[in-house]
Amino acid sequence: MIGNSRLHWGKFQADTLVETWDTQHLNQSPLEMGWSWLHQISPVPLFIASVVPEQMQLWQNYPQAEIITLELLPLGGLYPTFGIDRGLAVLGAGNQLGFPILVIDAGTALTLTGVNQNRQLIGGAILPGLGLQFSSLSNRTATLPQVAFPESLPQRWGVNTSEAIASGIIHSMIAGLREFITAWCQEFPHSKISITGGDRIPLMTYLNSQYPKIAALIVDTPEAIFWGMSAMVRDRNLPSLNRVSL
Ligand SMILES: Nc1ncnc2c1ncn2[C@@H]1O[C@H](COP(=O)(O)OP(=O)(O)OP(=O)(O)O)[C@@H](O)[C@H]1O
Ligand SMILES: CC(C)(CO)[C@@H](O)C(=O)NCCC(=O)O
Ligand SMILES: [K+]
Repeated sequence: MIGNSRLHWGKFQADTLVETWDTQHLNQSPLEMGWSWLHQISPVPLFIASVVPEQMQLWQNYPQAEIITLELLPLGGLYPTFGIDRGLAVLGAGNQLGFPILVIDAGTALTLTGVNQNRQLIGGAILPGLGLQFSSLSNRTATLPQVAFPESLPQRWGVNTSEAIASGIIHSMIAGLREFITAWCQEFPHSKISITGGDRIPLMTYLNSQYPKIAALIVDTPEAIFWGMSAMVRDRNLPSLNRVSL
């Protein structure tokens, strides 16, 4: 999975996900980097989904790379610019936990994505992720410093700049999530809710402290996107999968 901050890898043996890891974005194509050995030694199928077109371009000539596109997802009601990472995560988490489902992806951008029992997209929301909120404040103001994520929920009323920044971002983030989750549960009372993405652990720590009942509804699904890939690959008709062509 090519995300906005980095690449997320999953290794499958048959249908089983055996290992996951993350690497930086590439600045050359894998062939230029001498990665043809990877294919020669082990010509395993490589499935790629991307929300970063330039990064996808680099894989254009990689043998056996197959692109996962929106049309291949067994979900209804998707709009043309819908993010493939959101689709895979909601498919994977739904397959594992059941539909309806609401997925929170705490990545560079934080997304909420809700799908009903008929696997139709109800809709969602996109906002700057935790890391991006912190970095944009420090990058776009003269004096605000870069603040690291606090280990525990910051006090609401900060008494220095770092505390005030952490409070503002984190308390409004979790209050907002609570609102979205509550609204979703009113419409889909028996829905599963899951969380994935690089910032899910600090986010769950904060939610647990402030809103334990809400936090208790949320299942940790760090591998949701890979479950989605495997569900899609398992169900796919081979000929319908697009070979890489950009
Ligand atoms: N080693 C790491 N490198 C980069 N980000 C990390 C790392 N560990 C945790 N993170 C956190 O992960 C967040 C990014 O999440 P993730 O990696 O899921 O995003 P992404 O690559 O943009 O994926 P997506 O585009 O699918 O959201 C950052 O805000 C950062 O705080
Ligand atoms: C929102 C992100 C950046 C989250 O990774 C990605 O899913 C994306 O680029 N989506 C396209 C816009 C949309 O999903 O409506
Ligand atoms: K973008």
